[in-house]
Amino acid sequence: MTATIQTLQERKANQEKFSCLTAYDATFASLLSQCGIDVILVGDSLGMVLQGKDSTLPVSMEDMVYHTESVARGRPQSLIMADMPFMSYATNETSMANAARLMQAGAHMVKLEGTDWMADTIHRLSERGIPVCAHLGLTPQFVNKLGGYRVQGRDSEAADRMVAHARMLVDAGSDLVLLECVPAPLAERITREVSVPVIGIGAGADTDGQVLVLHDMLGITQGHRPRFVKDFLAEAGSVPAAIEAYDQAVKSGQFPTKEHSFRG
Ligand SMILES: Nc1nc(=O)c2c([nH]1)NC[C@@H]1CN(c3ccc(C(=O)N[C@@H](CCC(=O)O)C(=O)O)cc3)CN21
Ligand SMILES: CC(C)C(=O)C(=O)O
Ligand SMILES: [Mg+2]
Repeated sequence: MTATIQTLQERKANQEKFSCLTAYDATFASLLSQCGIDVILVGDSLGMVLQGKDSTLPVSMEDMVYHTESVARGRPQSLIMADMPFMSYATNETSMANAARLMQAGAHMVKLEGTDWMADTIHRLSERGIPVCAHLGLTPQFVNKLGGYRVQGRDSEAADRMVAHARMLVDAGSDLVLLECVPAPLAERITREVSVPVIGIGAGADTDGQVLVLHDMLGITQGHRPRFVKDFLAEAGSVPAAIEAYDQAVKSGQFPTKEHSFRG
C-alpha cells in the first residue's frame, strides 16, 4: 500500500508505529519499499555519508534534486521526503522555489530544520500544496550555533520552548514533526501533545515513527557512532534481511531501547 500523510495520520490514531530510513539512490529506494519501510528520507546527511564532507552545510539544491530524482526512479511505494538543504529556505521566496524543485524531482513532502521563525514559510508551503515536516531538537544545519552534535531540550526551559515550537509549527501547517537527539520523556510529551505524527531519531521509543541513516543501520558508517544507532546487518546477515529486521523492530516497539535513547 502506498504511504501518504493520511496513512501515517491513521497509524498515529491507531497507535501503530511506522518506519523511516534514508536512501539516496534508486536501488535502495526500491529495496526499502519492498521491505516495508513507510517513509524514505532523502537526507542532507548525504553530504557526510556519500560526499565525505564534515557537516551537512555544503549540500546544494542541485545535490538534493539529483538524489531525489534517483530515489523517485526506484518507484518506491513509500512516502518520499526530501531535506531542504542549508539556506535553501532562508526567505519565503527562495523557500517556495526550492521546495517546488524538490517536489518536481519526485518528493512528496519536504523537511525543514528550525523553530518558530519557520512558521510563516511552512504556512505558505502548506497552502500551496507542499506538505512539510518540521525538524526540531538537534538540527545539524545549526551545528555552528549549537557548538556540536549535542542532545537538545535537556533543561526544563528548553524543553518547554521545544513543546511550544512544535505546537506552533503544527498550527502553521506542518504535517509531520521530526525530533532528533532529545530526551525520551520530552519526545513522549511532544508526541502526545501534537496532532500530527512525530518521527524520532535518538528521541526514545514513544514517538510515532523512527528514522535512521541507512549506512548507520547497516553498520558501515566510518568514525564516531552516535548512541541511537543500531547495526541491524550484524545479526540479519544480508542487507534486505537487515532492513526487514529494522522495520519489524520499529513496528513491534523493540527498537529503540533505553541504550539507544537519552534520559530526561
Ligand atoms: N551517518 C550519519 N548519521 C546521522 O545520524 C547523521 C549524519 N550522518 N549526518 C547528519 C547528522 C549528524 N547527526 C549526529 C551526529 C552525531 C551525534 C552524536 O554524536 N551525538 C552524541 C550525543 C552527545 C550528547 O550527549 O549530547 C551521542 O553520543 O550520540 C548525533 C547526531 C545526525 N545526522
Ligand atoms: C538524520 C535524519 C533525520 C536527517 O535529517 C538526514 O538524514 O539528513
Ligand atoms: Mg537532514
